[in-house]
Amino acid sequence: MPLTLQNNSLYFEQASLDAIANQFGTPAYVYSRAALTSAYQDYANALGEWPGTICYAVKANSNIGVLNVLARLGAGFDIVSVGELERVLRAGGQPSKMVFSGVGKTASEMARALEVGVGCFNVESANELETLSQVAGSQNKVASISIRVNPDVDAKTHPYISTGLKENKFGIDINDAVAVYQRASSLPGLRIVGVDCHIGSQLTETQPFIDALDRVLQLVDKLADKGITIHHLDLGGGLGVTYDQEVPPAVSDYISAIKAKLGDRKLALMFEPGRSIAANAGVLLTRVEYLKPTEHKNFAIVDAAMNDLIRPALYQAWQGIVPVNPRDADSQVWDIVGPVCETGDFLGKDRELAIEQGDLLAIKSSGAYGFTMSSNYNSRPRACELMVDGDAVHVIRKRETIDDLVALEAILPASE
Ligand SMILES: Cc1ncc(COP(=O)(O)O)c(C=O)c1O
Ligand SMILES: N[C@@H](CCCC[NH3+])C(=O)O
Repeated sequence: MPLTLQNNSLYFEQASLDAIANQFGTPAYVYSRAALTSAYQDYANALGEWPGTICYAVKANSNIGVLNVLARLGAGFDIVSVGELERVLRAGGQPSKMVFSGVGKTASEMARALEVGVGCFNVESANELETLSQVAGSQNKVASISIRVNPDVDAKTHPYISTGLKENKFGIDINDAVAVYQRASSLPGLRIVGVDCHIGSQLTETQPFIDALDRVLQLVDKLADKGITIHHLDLGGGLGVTYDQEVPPAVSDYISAIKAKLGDRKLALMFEPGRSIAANAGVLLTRVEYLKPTEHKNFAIVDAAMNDLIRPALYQAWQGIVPVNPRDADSQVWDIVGPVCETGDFLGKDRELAIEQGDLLAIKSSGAYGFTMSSNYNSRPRACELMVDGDAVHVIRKRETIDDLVALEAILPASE
């Protein structure tokens, strides 16, 4: 059955989710090519003729099937490790459209990125600058760089996913940035091309982005006074999605506000959206294993757990949970919990649902920071990942087996 997009949230046709669960088992991540495409196109259309690149943040969902869909649309990619770099290459992404972010790039990661021709390094410390210069020198290459500045702006989001405050580890204090740029311009093997700034994730207001941009533009002017020319601004990712009642700005409004602020300045624009492209393009399908009503609480124990989707446990994040085949019966309040041996193993609390043992549930908005943050905790094999493309369903990652779980491990030889 085809998929439909409604109100910025993805609703899979119930019949198709039912069939998918029966065919492929649960837990299963199910993504929609149509939804990914539409979310990416929102950005590409909003950027329009303005020079720049939409660099999808690979960390949100790094499945190479997902990356390939975006690469075919012309996306660039924001990577934070050589693992992400290799995934993008295998998915057919262009190295020149990659930006390499992250506070801890190793020399060998830099070397590989230079070897393949990554478009820009977003440098996050003065130390890193020196290492990059040495690595580039040793390869007779020139690394294009932006300095990631920390503008000390409150993104008004969860403290664990706020990155643009002084107390966060990310970027270089914007007040120190001129000196670091001057150092960069004196080092061999580096070419200054941009300024980078990413203030946090799941932002639901435009103003913090604009406040950060204000500070970045002041920096661009100060750099111009010192003879340092900036060609592009990388404004990071961070635009939020609707999980519950939040109403984040539309992509087109957000980008229009940025263009308006830039006015006549001839600066190319890069964006690094992750969540706003992938989150609402996916659901996590899970089946109710057992119902355990108690005097204090009703627990619905499902076959997905915090190892599959850690956002509720880690950030107290709320994601919609809906029955795939709604029942015409009285609802009760349930905590939806997994089989993992942790009290924090919950996917949703206090959800009013009419459910029975064996029912199929869909956890909405799971396309971003779902599978990528999953683990094998409690020796649970990871879920499969499926992509719906029109009427077809493709397995884009097989369900792990117990053999996969133990494949990398070894026991000691017998000692005499
Ligand atoms: C440097 C950088 N760029 C892009 C992103 C993607 O953010 P989001 O998924 O909120 O768009 C992140 C994550 O917060 C990030 O740290
Ligand atoms: N993992 C976070 C977002 C972190 C963004 C990465 N800097 C989440 O699920 O909301």
